[in-house]
Amino acid sequence: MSLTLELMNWVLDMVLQIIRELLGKVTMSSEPVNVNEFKALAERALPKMYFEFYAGGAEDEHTLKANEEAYQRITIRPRVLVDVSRIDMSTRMLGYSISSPIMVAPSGLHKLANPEGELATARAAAASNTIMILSFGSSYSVEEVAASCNAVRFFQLYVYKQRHVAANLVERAERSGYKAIVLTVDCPRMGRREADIKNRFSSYCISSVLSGWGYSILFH
Ligand SMILES: Cc1cc2nc3c(=O)[nH]c(=O)nc-3n(C[C@H](O)[C@H](O)[C@H](O)COP(=O)(O)O)c2cc1C
Repeated sequence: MSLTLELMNWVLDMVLQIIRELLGKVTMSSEPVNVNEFKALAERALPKMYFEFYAGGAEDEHTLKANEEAYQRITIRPRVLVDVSRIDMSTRMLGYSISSPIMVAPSGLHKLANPEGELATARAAAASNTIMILSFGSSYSVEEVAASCNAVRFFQLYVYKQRHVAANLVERAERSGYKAIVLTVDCPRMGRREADIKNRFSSYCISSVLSGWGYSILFH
């Protein structure tokens, strides 16, 4: 039983470290202890439009709810009376060693939550000895994130009709030392995200709110 608890605590610590980097200096009345408490803090700290971009899903959010419910169905089988003096969850991903089978999934626009955006996320990934998958919709360019830390980085790509856009990004990622391309194939068009529609959230709106940084991978 203690092995299971040790592992769960270790995983929780890692996830919390990444979220802390993302949220930056949010004033906390008490230290949050789980992901849901970070989410509640984010809701207080962020403009409604930004929070709903991060927390919301498409249409009636059936898939979003199903994702969360899927995690409830996963249990960890305890192995009792085994040696827990050395716990090793490390594994390999495409030949790269990582501390556990947990990586940073691609997600866009981290700078809405914190000025350091993906630079901070990449540093957190490096500190956790895991892989950062930089989103096509990153608020920092592939080069800026590459320069910010030495985490192993993959680059996520949507393949646009204008193939030269994709080709150019792949070349830039390769030049900047990204080790793999993570191809998103389930997004033939953007989801119909009702909260974003109501909030009039769009890249035009975002770049006018945060003028100077741009949706840099797309427009640099
Ligand atoms: C705010 C947000 C932004 C995302 N942006 C991207 C993206 O730019 N590219 C991508 O391939 N997936 C993106 N995703 C999808 C995630 O990588 C992931 O596949 C999805 O959230 C499902 O995993 P989960 O159930 O652990 O959240 C995004 C998800 C969220 C919540």
